[in-house]
Amino acid sequence: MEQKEFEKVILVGCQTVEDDLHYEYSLEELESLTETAKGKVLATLTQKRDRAHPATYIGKGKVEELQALEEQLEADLIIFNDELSPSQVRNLSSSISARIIDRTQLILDIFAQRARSKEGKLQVELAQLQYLLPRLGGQGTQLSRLGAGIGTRGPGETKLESDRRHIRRRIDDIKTQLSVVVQHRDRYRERRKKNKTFQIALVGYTNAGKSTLFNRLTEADSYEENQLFATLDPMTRKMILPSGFGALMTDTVGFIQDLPTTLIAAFRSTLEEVREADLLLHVVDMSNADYFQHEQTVQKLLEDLEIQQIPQITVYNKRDSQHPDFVPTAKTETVLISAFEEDDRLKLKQKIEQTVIGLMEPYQVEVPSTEGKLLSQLKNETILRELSFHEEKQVYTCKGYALKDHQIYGQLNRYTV
Ligand SMILES: Nc1nc2c(ncn2[C@@H]2O[C@H](COP(=O)(O)OP(=O)(O)OP(=O)(O)O)[C@@H](O)[C@H]2O)c(=O)[nH]1
Ligand SMILES: [Mg+2]
Repeated sequence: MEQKEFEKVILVGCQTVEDDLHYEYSLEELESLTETAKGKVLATLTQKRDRAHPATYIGKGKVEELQALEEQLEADLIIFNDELSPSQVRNLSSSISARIIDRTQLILDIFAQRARSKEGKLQVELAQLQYLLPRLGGQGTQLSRLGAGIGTRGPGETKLESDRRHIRRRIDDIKTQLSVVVQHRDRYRERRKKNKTFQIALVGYTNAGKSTLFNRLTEADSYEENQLFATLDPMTRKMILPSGFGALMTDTVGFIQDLPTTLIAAFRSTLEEVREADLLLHVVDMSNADYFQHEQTVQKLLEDLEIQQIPQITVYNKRDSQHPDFVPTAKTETVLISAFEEDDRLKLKQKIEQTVIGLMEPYQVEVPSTEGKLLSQLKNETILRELSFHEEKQVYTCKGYALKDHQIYGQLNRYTV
């Protein structure tokens, strides 16, 4: 394994909300994010204020405390729990010598490390450039307000202007490339829609166990790790239900609270795939103390994406280490499992099958034994419940359920009894 130095980090938070618990969880999450980015948290500095200090985020006294702590711990990096304005970064930099980044930059950094598809990579770069543009040279806001007036001109500024032009060009370039990638994907999606394969999407908060389930349900090898945002690009594989019915399952990027706005825009299209799903499996980590908030965050995002009308099963995962305060509250169909347990995965598949049947029409047909292809299609493309052979008539009597808008449903008409 590659040797990687851990950066020494101090976290800084400003509690502006009354809700202590929510604040505490957001700091815990910042710590997990930091670890995911290979940082080691040495200390956390926090301050209660009505609102963040406009010039330095935390008050003057706290900045001094941070300075002392930085020296004492020899920190490499200070990570702030909220997005900092360009001027806050500038002011803080004058008294702090360690590098300063905010929550947004941290998330962008993790996304940059993890994006694998061409589209994912382009989207992350776009988000990074959009974040960077107003912060270039540390005085972006001032410059854009004043224009290139007296006192702002000089060799440095010229360089800055050309950097800006360069970044804007790159942004346009990425947008063009993205539109091509999206067209490709749309065409692929159209094709898949024509084939009318039943589609199931795994959605949920980051680290809920989506990829673990995806791997174990589809026997594929998606990237599964105890790190946040292990998956950034949707992956799709075939899954077989107990009856033999084949569906496509898609693994998606994890959701998170307070996702930076630049990233929401960028990753919306990654979740476009989810729109096409016939069924959503919402995976919730029931071992996490903040599971309820996570569940709400995901529901909210599903609403934003206007896909909350798609049938849903809430899959409470990590039953093996369930949190003592956990109570299932989802209004959808619910199942409690551990992704590691084979019996539980079977229970989940049965639940999925039940739900799929609920979306189907029952059928009863008599198929001549010569129709081998149709018979195997019935097994894979419908949910076949009963199959019996008649010696005299040389037909199979088949009972089951089929999706009305699937091709196979039309083919059954000829044999209906
Ligand atoms: N104890 C326990 N851990 C689990 C279970 N399922 C998954 N995990 C662990 O949870 C961690 C996260 O799993 P992933 O499958 O990567 O989670 P994810 O939802 O895909 O995360 P992102 O891709 O970041 O959104 C891994 O360390 C898994 O081994 C479970 O049933 N029980
Ligand atoms: Mg994943």
